[in-house]
Amino acid sequence: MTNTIEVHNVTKAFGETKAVDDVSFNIEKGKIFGLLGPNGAGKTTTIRMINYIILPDDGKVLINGIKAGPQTQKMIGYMPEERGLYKKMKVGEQLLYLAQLKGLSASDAREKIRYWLKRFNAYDWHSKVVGELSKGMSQKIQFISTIVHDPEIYIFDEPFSGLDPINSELLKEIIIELKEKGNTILFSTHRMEQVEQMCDDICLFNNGKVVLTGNLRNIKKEFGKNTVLIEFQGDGSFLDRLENVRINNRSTNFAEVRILDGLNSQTILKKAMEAAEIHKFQLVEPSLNEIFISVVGEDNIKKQHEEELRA
Ligand SMILES: Nc1ncnc2c1ncn2[C@@H]1O[C@H](COP(=O)(O)OP(=O)(O)OP(=O)(O)O)[C@@H](O)[C@H]1O
Repeated sequence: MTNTIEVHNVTKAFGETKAVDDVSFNIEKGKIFGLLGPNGAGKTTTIRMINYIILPDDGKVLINGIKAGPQTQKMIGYMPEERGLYKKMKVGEQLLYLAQLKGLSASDAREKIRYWLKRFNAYDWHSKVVGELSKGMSQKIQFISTIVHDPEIYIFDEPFSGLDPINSELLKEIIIELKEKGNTILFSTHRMEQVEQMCDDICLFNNGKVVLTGNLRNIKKEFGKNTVLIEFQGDGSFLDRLENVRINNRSTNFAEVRILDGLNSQTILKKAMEAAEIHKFQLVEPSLNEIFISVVGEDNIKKQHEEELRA
């Protein structure tokens, strides 16, 4: 297996804040890799180090085996979290300018820009001034400017933020197409459903550290079938009386119930049947959302406990 990106024991502090603390993970060639974690967990700082925007205090980043530097920047199409388009320029002019900066000839650039603007249903915006675009519209233009030169590695920091469901779907489709062409993709997000649908591998950050990393399917398997999906009609108050569970995604006639220590799913079924008409009762692997909440939650409890012991 070839690794396109390798992050080895990377650490970065800003004053007293250890933004990234001894982080290591590998991204295999041709995979979609999701970087997850709560706000302030260290995702953007890590992405910036991979892109050689900031340097690690310790550790190293390798891109195709080469230490991150000006040379590796050229291999990567990078969409930063802070979007940076020139507000006064027209969309077409701007894309042409950025594509040429990345080494495309004017005619290649024009052809690719035309293709991508059409793909994003944005062809009409060619002569619009960037400053007049909505947030989602400029997000699409920024995305085009990131991918227009066909790099082999793509890094998108929060690519779905600000996009409506239709455009999110379109972006998802395009990212999957980039992977199918053999490219490697890293993106950060808070949107668990996107990760579940797209990623081969993930890395979950919390407090600057990696708390979970690996193949998404394997991670879910390891967590086991410990979650019950219940669809019911009638009185849902039986859910409040269940012990040793955590209830996620509860609504009038649906609940996702995570079984904690010792409880048997049959006990839940019995209590549910006594109270309501059951339309569906299914034991499943936990959703990524559930994994996120439990791993981050437990890690934070552990950290709090360690801090209390130190105090
Ligand atoms: N330039 C900086 N100067 C000082 N502190 C910084 C700087 N950049 C990041 N930090 C701090 O480092 C920590 C990690 O921030 P980072 O932006 O990497 O998190 P994140 O996981 O990307 O968060 P979010 O999901 O909110 O984008 C935070 O505590 C943040 O305040």
